[in-house]
Amino acid sequence: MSYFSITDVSKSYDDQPALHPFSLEMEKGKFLAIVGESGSGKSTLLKIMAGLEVQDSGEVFLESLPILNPNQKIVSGYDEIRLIHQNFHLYPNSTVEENISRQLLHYEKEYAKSRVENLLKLLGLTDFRDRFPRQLSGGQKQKVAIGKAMAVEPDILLLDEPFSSLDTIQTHRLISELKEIFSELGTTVIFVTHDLDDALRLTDNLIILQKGKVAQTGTSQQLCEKPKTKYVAQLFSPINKLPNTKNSYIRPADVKLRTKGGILAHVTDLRFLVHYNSLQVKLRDTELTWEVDDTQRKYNLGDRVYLSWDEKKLMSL
Ligand SMILES: Nc1ncnc2c1ncn2[C@@H]1O[C@H](COP(=O)(O)OP(=O)(O)OP(=O)(O)O)[C@@H](O)[C@H]1O
Repeated sequence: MSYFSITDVSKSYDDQPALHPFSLEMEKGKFLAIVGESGSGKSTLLKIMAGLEVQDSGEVFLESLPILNPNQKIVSGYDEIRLIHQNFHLYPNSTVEENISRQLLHYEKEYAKSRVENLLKLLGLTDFRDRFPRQLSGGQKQKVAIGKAMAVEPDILLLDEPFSSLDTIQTHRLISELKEIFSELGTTVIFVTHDLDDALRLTDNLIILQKGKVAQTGTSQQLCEKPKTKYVAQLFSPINKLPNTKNSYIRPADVKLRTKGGILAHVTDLRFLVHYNSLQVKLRDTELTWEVDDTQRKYNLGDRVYLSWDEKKLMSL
């Protein structure tokens, strides 16, 4: 029996499917990221996993413990599986320390005290313990929300777009800190996000969800090199459609730029990026405009450029 198993779980709202039958088997201590655009069913899935939403079909088990939904259990939810939402849910009139310790009111006093101290230390919140949520930055609030959820030592932590209120630098820093903390505690983590880059900073174990269905499962390399749908391909980079084909595409980085030989195009736009110039090029005799990477920063606006590629790099989507 696997550690956390979800079998054929589905959900519709007003006859509109939000989640098609979804199954997952997960081992203890692993991290998984579920990536999908807005409305793809990510939050619905997490709520069902946590026993906070009534599914239409299917079941969830944490080892041999069936996760019952709110129709089957008087107090919904489980200490073993904690869900953290994008908007933190902190007690506004309680300090950082109180926000965490309120989760442990039914625990033995000495244990609760040491657990709170450990979490404050682990999350780097010791210096902020007496502050109220309004006196904290977005990243600090996020850490308090995580501290609250971790207080009861959950086996599984479900994170629903947890970094949506943070800027990119804060997000990257927090993800790397959390990764260490979760590994140290042996917590099993499922993280949902619309941002592939954030997902990849936490784990290489990915599920791509699209319109309530699994579009593809795999590692970053598998999904990038062999995407099954246009949506999956475009999570990694823009894609360019080949002229006179139905479904052949190439990535900007896989297009070779030459001064002769290949398809003729003209540079219509140029953006200076860290490692290369990103060019928009209009292909001659077609309506197609491609995005290509000029790694040598050789071409300027209006220049002629010839495009070629390795056939092995083409994607059929
Ligand atoms: N309580 C509800 N009643 C009716 N429809 C709902 C309800 N909750 C979600 N939906 C619908 O189900 C679909 C999936 O929503 P869900 O919130 O699971 O997606 P999501 O991927 O988490 O989106 P987001 O990233 O925007 O939070 C959407 O079309 C949404 O409008």
